[in-house]
Amino acid sequence: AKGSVVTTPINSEDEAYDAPVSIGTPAQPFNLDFDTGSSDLWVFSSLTPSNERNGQNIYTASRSSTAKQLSGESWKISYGDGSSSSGLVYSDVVTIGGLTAAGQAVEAASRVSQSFTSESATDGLVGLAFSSINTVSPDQQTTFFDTVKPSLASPVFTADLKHQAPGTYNFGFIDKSAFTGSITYTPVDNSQGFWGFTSTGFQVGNNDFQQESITGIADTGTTLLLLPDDVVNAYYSSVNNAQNDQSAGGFTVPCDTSLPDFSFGVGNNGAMITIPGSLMNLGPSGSGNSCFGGLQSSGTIGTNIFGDVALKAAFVVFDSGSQGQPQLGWASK
Ligand SMILES: CSC[C@H](NC(=O)[C@H](Cc1ccccc1)OC(=O)N1CCC(N)CC1)C(=O)N[C@@H](CC1CCCCC1)[C@@H](O)COc1ccncc1
Repeated sequence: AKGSVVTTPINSEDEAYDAPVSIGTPAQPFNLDFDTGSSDLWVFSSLTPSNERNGQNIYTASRSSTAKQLSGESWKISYGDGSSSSGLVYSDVVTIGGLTAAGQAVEAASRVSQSFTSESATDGLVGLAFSSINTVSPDQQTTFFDTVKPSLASPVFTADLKHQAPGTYNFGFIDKSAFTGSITYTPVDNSQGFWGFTSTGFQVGNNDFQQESITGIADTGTTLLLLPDDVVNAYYSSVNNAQNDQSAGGFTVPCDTSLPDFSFGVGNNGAMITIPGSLMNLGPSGSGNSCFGGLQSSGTIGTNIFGDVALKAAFVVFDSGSQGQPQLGWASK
Protein backbone atom coordinates (compact mmCIF):
# COMPACT_ATOMS: atom_id res chain seq x y z
CA ALA A 1 0.00 0.00 0.00
CA LYS A 2 0.98 3.64 -0.50
CA GLY A 3 -0.27 7.00 0.82
CA SER A 4 0.22 10.60 -0.21
CA VAL A 5 -1.08 13.68 1.59
CA VAL A 6 -0.62 17.42 0.95
CA THR A 7 0.84 19.47 3.81
CA THR A 8 0.44 23.26 4.05
CA PRO A 9 2.21 25.99 6.08
CA ILE A 10 -0.08 27.25 8.89
CA ASN A 11 1.09 30.89 8.50
CA SER A 12 3.24 33.26 6.46
CA GLU A 13 6.38 32.36 8.43
CA ASP A 14 6.11 28.61 7.70
CA GLU A 15 6.11 28.12 11.50
CA ALA A 16 4.41 24.73 11.22
CA TYR A 17 2.74 22.52 8.61
CA ASP A 18 -0.68 20.84 8.79
CA ALA A 19 -2.16 17.96 6.79
CA PRO A 20 -5.71 16.51 6.62
CA VAL A 21 -6.43 13.34 8.62
CA SER A 22 -9.73 11.43 8.98
CA ILE A 23 -10.59 9.59 12.19
CA GLY A 24 -13.57 7.35 12.95
CA THR A 25 -16.72 6.05 11.23
CA PRO A 26 -18.25 8.14 9.77
CA ALA A 27 -15.03 10.07 9.14
CA GLN A 28 -14.34 13.04 11.40
CA PRO A 29 -11.94 15.54 9.67
CA PHE A 30 -8.84 17.09 11.30
CA ASN A 31 -5.87 19.27 10.36
CA LEU A 32 -2.89 17.79 12.19
CA ASP A 33 0.77 18.78 12.55
CA PHE A 34 2.96 15.86 11.39
CA ASP A 35 5.86 15.77 13.84
CA THR A 36 8.94 13.60 13.35
CA GLY A 37 10.08 14.87 16.78
CA SER A 38 7.40 13.04 18.81
CA SER A 39 5.39 9.81 18.73
CA ASP A 40 1.84 10.51 19.94
CA LEU A 41 -1.17 10.93 17.64
CA TRP A 42 -3.42 13.22 19.65
CA VAL A 43 -6.43 15.41 18.88
CA PHE A 44 -8.62 18.01 20.50
CA SER A 45 -11.72 16.15 21.66
CA SER A 46 -15.13 16.36 23.32
CA LEU A 47 -13.13 15.90 26.56
CA THR A 48 -11.22 19.19 26.01
CA PRO A 49 -12.77 21.92 28.19
CA SER A 50 -14.51 24.54 26.06
CA ASN A 51 -12.33 27.31 27.56
CA GLU A 52 -9.26 25.48 26.19
CA ARG A 53 -10.75 25.28 22.67
CA ASN A 54 -10.57 27.99 20.00
CA GLY A 55 -12.41 26.65 16.97
CA GLN A 56 -10.40 23.47 16.58
CA ASN A 57 -12.12 20.34 15.17
CA ILE A 58 -12.86 17.93 18.04
CA TYR A 59 -12.89 14.13 18.11
CA THR A 60 -16.07 12.67 19.59
CA ALA A 61 -15.55 8.95 20.17
CA SER A 62 -19.23 8.36 20.93
CA ARG A 63 -20.04 9.44 17.36
CA SER A 64 -17.70 6.83 15.84
CA SER A 65 -19.01 3.27 15.49
CA THR A 66 -15.41 1.97 15.28
CA ALA A 67 -14.12 3.78 18.41
CA LYS A 68 -13.19 1.65 21.41
CA GLN A 69 -11.81 3.17 24.62
CA LEU A 70 -8.56 1.55 25.76
CA SER A 71 -9.62 1.27 29.39
CA GLY A 72 -7.06 2.23 32.02
CA GLU A 73 -4.82 3.86 29.40
CA SER A 74 -3.82 7.56 29.47
CA TRP A 75 -1.21 9.85 27.92
CA LYS A 76 0.64 13.00 28.90
CA ILE A 77 3.22 14.80 26.76
CA SER A 78 5.37 17.92 27.00
CA TYR A 79 7.38 19.38 24.13
CA GLY A 80 10.66 21.21 23.86
CA ASP A 81 8.87 24.55 23.60
CA GLY A 82 7.12 24.03 26.92
CA SER A 83 3.72 23.19 25.48
CA SER A 84 1.87 20.12 26.77
CA SER A 85 -1.32 18.06 26.57
CA SER A 86 -2.80 14.91 28.10
CA GLY A 87 -5.92 12.72 28.11
CA LEU A 88 -7.47 9.32 27.43
CA VAL A 89 -6.92 6.78 24.66
CA TYR A 90 -9.21 5.16 22.05
CA SER A 91 -8.51 2.84 19.18
CA ASP A 92 -10.18 3.87 15.95
CA VAL A 93 -9.75 3.97 12.17
CA VAL A 94 -7.30 6.65 11.00
CA THR A 95 -6.94 7.50 7.30
CA ILE A 96 -4.10 9.64 5.90
CA GLY A 97 -3.63 10.17 2.17
CA GLY A 98 -5.70 7.11 1.25
CA LEU A 99 -3.84 4.89 3.72
CA THR A 100 -5.97 3.39 6.50
CA ALA A 101 -4.74 2.26 9.92
CA ALA A 102 -7.45 0.24 11.65
CA GLY A 103 -7.11 0.04 15.42
CA GLN A 104 -4.76 3.06 15.60
CA ALA A 105 -4.32 4.56 19.09
CA VAL A 106 -6.10 7.92 19.01
CA GLU A 107 -5.16 10.05 22.01
CA ALA A 108 -8.06 12.32 22.96
CA ALA A 109 -7.03 15.47 24.82
CA SER A 110 -8.76 16.20 28.11
CA ARG A 111 -6.45 19.18 28.54
CA VAL A 112 -4.10 21.24 26.35
CA SER A 113 -1.69 24.09 27.18
CA GLN A 114 -2.30 27.66 26.13
CA SER A 115 -0.17 27.62 22.96
CA PHE A 116 -2.28 24.74 21.55
CA THR A 117 -5.50 26.59 22.41
CA SER A 118 -4.29 29.73 20.62
CA GLU A 119 -3.10 27.85 17.50
CA SER A 120 -6.57 27.48 15.97
CA ALA A 121 -5.18 26.09 12.68
CA THR A 122 -3.99 22.88 14.35
CA ASP A 123 -6.31 20.22 15.80
CA GLY A 124 -3.48 18.05 17.16
CA LEU A 125 -0.38 16.12 16.12
CA VAL A 126 0.62 12.99 14.24
CA GLY A 127 3.83 11.78 15.86
CA LEU A 128 6.25 10.20 13.38
CA ALA A 129 9.30 9.61 15.59
CA PHE A 130 9.91 6.08 16.93
CA SER A 131 7.18 4.34 18.96
CA SER A 132 9.69 3.85 21.81
CA ILE A 133 8.85 7.39 23.01
CA ASN A 134 5.05 7.14 22.73
CA THR A 135 3.69 8.38 26.09
CA VAL A 136 0.61 6.11 26.49
CA SER A 137 0.73 4.34 29.86
CA PRO A 138 0.68 1.60 31.07
CA ASP A 139 0.68 0.09 27.54
CA GLN A 140 2.79 2.07 25.03
CA GLN A 141 1.14 2.40 21.59
CA THR A 142 2.50 2.54 18.02
CA THR A 143 2.68 5.56 15.75
CA PHE A 144 0.52 5.72 12.62
CA PHE A 145 3.62 4.86 10.55
CA ASP A 146 4.44 1.80 12.68
CA THR A 147 0.78 0.69 12.60
CA VAL A 148 0.59 0.75 8.77
CA LYS A 149 4.23 -0.24 8.11
CA PRO A 150 3.53 -3.96 7.47
CA SER A 151 1.15 -2.98 4.67
CA LEU A 152 3.57 -0.53 3.01
CA ALA A 153 5.37 -1.41 -0.23
CA SER A 154 8.54 -0.12 1.50
CA PRO A 155 8.96 0.82 5.23
CA VAL A 156 9.59 4.49 4.49
CA PHE A 157 7.89 7.86 4.52
CA THR A 158 9.13 11.07 2.89
CA ALA A 159 8.79 14.77 3.74
CA ASP A 160 8.74 17.43 1.01
CA LEU A 161 8.01 20.71 2.83
CA LYS A 162 7.90 23.96 0.85
CA HIS A 163 8.13 27.70 1.55
CA GLN A 164 4.66 29.25 1.45
CA ALA A 165 3.36 26.48 -0.79
CA PRO A 166 1.74 23.05 -0.40
CA GLY A 167 4.18 20.17 0.06
CA THR A 168 3.76 16.40 0.47
CA TYR A 169 4.17 13.56 2.93
CA ASN A 170 4.32 10.18 1.14
CA PHE A 171 4.10 6.79 2.85
CA GLY A 172 5.52 3.56 1.41
CA PHE A 173 7.26 4.91 -1.68
CA ILE A 174 9.81 7.40 -3.00
CA ASP A 175 8.54 9.83 -5.67
CA LYS A 176 11.52 10.19 -8.01
CA SER A 177 9.98 13.28 -9.62
CA ALA A 178 10.08 15.17 -6.30
CA PHE A 179 13.85 15.74 -6.13
CA THR A 180 16.94 16.45 -8.25
CA GLY A 181 20.18 14.46 -8.35
CA SER A 182 20.56 11.45 -6.08
CA ILE A 183 19.51 10.69 -2.50
CA THR A 184 22.40 10.50 0.00
CA TYR A 185 21.67 8.19 2.91
CA THR A 186 23.13 8.47 6.41
CA PRO A 187 22.65 6.15 9.40
CA VAL A 188 20.04 6.98 12.05
CA ASP A 189 20.65 6.71 15.80
CA ASN A 190 17.14 6.10 17.20
CA SER A 191 18.34 5.34 20.74
CA GLN A 192 16.50 8.43 22.05
CA GLY A 193 13.43 7.71 19.90
CA PHE A 194 14.24 10.48 17.42
CA TRP A 195 15.48 10.46 13.80
CA GLY A 196 19.02 11.27 14.95
CA PHE A 197 21.95 11.68 12.54
CA THR A 198 25.31 13.41 12.27
CA SER A 199 25.91 16.14 9.69
CA THR A 200 29.52 16.36 8.45
CA GLY A 201 29.78 20.15 8.63
CA PHE A 202 28.55 23.44 7.23
CA GLN A 203 29.28 26.24 4.76
CA VAL A 204 28.24 29.90 4.88
CA GLY A 205 27.58 31.27 1.39
CA ASN A 206 30.54 30.44 -0.84
CA ASN A 207 33.07 30.33 2.01
CA ASP A 208 35.08 27.17 2.65
CA PHE A 209 33.28 24.09 3.94
CA GLN A 210 33.86 23.73 7.70
CA GLN A 211 34.22 20.06 8.65
CA GLU A 212 32.47 19.61 12.00
CA SER A 213 30.37 16.68 13.20
CA ILE A 214 26.97 18.12 14.10
CA THR A 215 24.72 15.53 15.73
CA GLY A 216 21.02 16.34 15.75
CA ILE A 217 17.50 15.24 14.85
CA ALA A 218 15.43 15.68 11.68
CA ASP A 219 12.31 17.28 13.13
CA THR A 220 9.33 18.43 11.03
CA GLY A 221 7.63 19.68 14.22
CA THR A 222 10.29 22.30 14.93
CA THR A 223 10.19 25.57 13.01
CA LEU A 224 13.82 26.61 13.24
CA LEU A 225 17.27 25.24 12.41
CA LEU A 226 18.87 24.99 15.87
CA LEU A 227 22.66 24.43 15.77
CA PRO A 228 25.74 24.93 18.01
CA ASP A 229 26.87 28.47 18.88
CA ASP A 230 30.07 28.32 16.79
CA VAL A 231 28.00 27.60 13.66
CA VAL A 232 25.41 30.28 14.45
CA ASN A 233 28.12 32.89 15.18
CA ALA A 234 29.97 32.01 11.95
CA TYR A 235 26.78 32.60 9.99
CA TYR A 236 25.64 35.89 11.52
CA SER A 237 29.17 37.37 11.65
CA SER A 238 28.88 37.49 7.85
CA VAL A 239 25.65 39.55 8.02
CA ASN A 240 25.91 43.34 8.49
CA ASN A 241 23.90 44.62 11.46
CA ALA A 242 22.87 41.14 12.58
CA GLN A 243 22.40 41.12 16.32
CA ASN A 244 21.69 38.62 19.06
CA ASP A 245 18.58 40.29 20.48
CA GLN A 246 17.39 38.53 23.62
CA SER A 247 14.13 40.46 23.54
CA ALA A 248 13.42 38.93 20.12
CA GLY A 249 14.53 35.50 21.34
CA GLY A 250 17.71 35.21 19.26
CA PHE A 251 19.54 36.56 16.22
CA THR A 252 17.78 39.18 14.12
CA VAL A 253 18.82 40.73 10.82
CA PRO A 254 17.72 43.92 9.03
CA CYS A 255 14.63 42.90 7.05
CA ASP A 256 15.99 44.33 3.78
CA THR A 257 19.30 42.43 3.98
CA SER A 258 20.00 39.68 1.45
CA LEU A 259 21.28 36.78 3.53
CA PRO A 260 23.99 34.25 2.60
CA ASP A 261 22.98 30.68 1.80
CA PHE A 262 23.62 28.06 4.51
CA SER A 263 24.70 24.53 3.56
CA PHE A 264 25.10 21.44 5.73
CA GLY A 265 26.88 18.21 4.83
CA VAL A 266 25.15 14.81 4.78
CA GLY A 267 26.65 11.34 4.22
CA ASN A 268 30.29 10.54 3.53
CA ASN A 269 30.35 11.42 -0.17
CA GLY A 270 30.53 15.21 0.22
CA ALA A 271 26.83 15.78 -0.42
CA MET A 272 25.37 19.06 0.90
CA ILE A 273 21.89 20.50 1.37
CA THR A 274 21.83 24.25 0.64
CA ILE A 275 19.25 26.51 2.27
CA PRO A 276 18.90 29.65 0.12
CA GLY A 277 19.51 32.87 2.04
CA SER A 278 15.95 33.97 1.33
CA LEU A 279 14.68 31.07 3.50
CA MET A 280 16.95 32.07 6.40
CA ASN A 281 14.71 35.05 7.19
CA LEU A 282 11.60 34.23 9.20
CA GLY A 283 10.00 37.65 8.90
CA PRO A 284 9.41 40.48 11.38
CA SER A 285 10.86 39.70 14.81
CA GLY A 286 8.31 41.81 16.62
CA SER A 287 10.90 44.38 17.70
CA GLY A 288 11.95 47.25 15.47
CA ASN A 289 12.33 46.74 11.75
CA SER A 290 14.43 43.63 12.35
CA CYS A 291 13.63 40.15 11.06
CA PHE A 292 14.07 36.86 12.93
CA GLY A 293 16.79 34.52 11.66
CA GLY A 294 15.85 30.97 10.71
CA LEU A 295 19.14 29.66 12.21
CA GLN A 296 19.35 29.95 16.00
CA SER A 297 21.40 28.44 18.80
CA SER A 298 20.52 24.96 20.03
CA GLY A 299 21.96 26.29 23.32
CA THR A 300 20.59 24.40 26.29
CA ILE A 301 18.24 22.00 24.47
CA GLY A 302 20.73 19.12 24.58
CA THR A 303 20.41 18.30 20.89
CA ASN A 304 20.73 20.10 17.58
CA ILE A 305 17.49 20.27 15.62
CA PHE A 306 17.20 20.30 11.83
CA GLY A 307 13.70 21.78 11.75
CA ASP A 308 11.51 23.13 8.97
CA VAL A 309 13.99 25.85 7.89
CA ALA A 310 16.40 23.04 6.92
CA LEU A 311 13.87 20.43 5.80
CA LYS A 312 12.19 22.92 3.42
CA ALA A 313 15.36 22.87 1.29
CA ALA A 314 15.38 19.08 0.91
CA PHE A 315 13.48 15.95 -0.03
CA VAL A 316 13.89 13.78 3.08
CA VAL A 317 13.46 10.00 3.28
CA PHE A 318 12.66 8.63 6.75
CA ASP A 319 13.63 4.98 6.18
CA SER A 320 12.86 2.72 9.15
CA GLY A 321 14.78 -0.23 7.80
CA SER A 322 14.43 -1.09 4.12
CA GLN A 323 18.18 -1.91 4.31
CA GLY A 324 18.15 -3.25 7.87
CA GLN A 325 19.01 -0.34 10.17
CA PRO A 326 17.04 2.94 10.06
CA GLN A 327 18.51 5.67 7.84
CA LEU A 328 17.76 9.19 6.61
CA GLY A 329 17.92 10.02 2.90
CA TRP A 330 18.62 13.61 1.78
CA ALA A 331 18.21 15.03 -1.72
CA SER A 332 18.10 18.56 -3.12
CA LYS A 333 15.03 19.68 -5.06
C1 LIG B 1 13.20 22.86 21.22
S1 LIG B 1 11.98 22.11 20.30
C2 LIG B 1 10.83 23.40 19.97
C3 LIG B 1 9.71 22.89 19.13
N1 LIG B 1 8.63 23.85 18.96
C4 LIG B 1 8.67 24.69 17.93
O1 LIG B 1 9.54 24.72 17.10
C5 LIG B 1 7.43 25.60 17.81
C6 LIG B 1 6.51 24.98 16.77
C7 LIG B 1 5.26 25.81 16.66
C8 LIG B 1 4.23 25.59 17.57
C9 LIG B 1 3.07 26.33 17.45
C10 LIG B 1 2.92 27.30 16.45
C11 LIG B 1 3.96 27.51 15.56
C12 LIG B 1 5.14 26.77 15.67
O2 LIG B 1 7.83 26.88 17.31
C13 LIG B 1 8.69 27.60 18.11
O3 LIG B 1 9.05 27.23 19.19
N2 LIG B 1 9.11 28.74 17.53
C14 LIG B 1 8.60 29.15 16.25
C15 LIG B 1 8.45 30.62 16.10
C16 LIG B 1 9.67 31.36 16.57
N3 LIG B 1 9.47 32.79 16.43
C17 LIG B 1 9.98 31.01 18.01
C18 LIG B 1 10.17 29.54 18.16
C19 LIG B 1 9.08 21.63 19.72
O4 LIG B 1 8.84 21.55 20.89
N4 LIG B 1 8.76 20.73 18.76
C20 LIG B 1 8.04 19.52 19.09
C21 LIG B 1 6.72 19.46 18.32
C22 LIG B 1 5.93 20.76 18.41
C23 LIG B 1 5.38 21.00 19.80
C24 LIG B 1 4.48 22.22 19.85
C25 LIG B 1 3.35 22.14 18.85
C26 LIG B 1 3.86 21.90 17.46
C27 LIG B 1 4.78 20.68 17.42
C28 LIG B 1 8.88 18.30 18.73
O5 LIG B 1 9.11 18.27 17.35
C29 LIG B 1 10.22 18.37 19.41
O6 LIG B 1 9.98 18.10 20.75
C30 LIG B 1 11.06 18.05 21.55
C31 LIG B 1 12.30 18.49 21.14
C32 LIG B 1 13.36 18.42 22.02
N5 LIG B 1 13.19 17.91 23.27
C33 LIG B 1 11.99 17.49 23.67
C34 LIG B 1 10.89 17.54 22.81
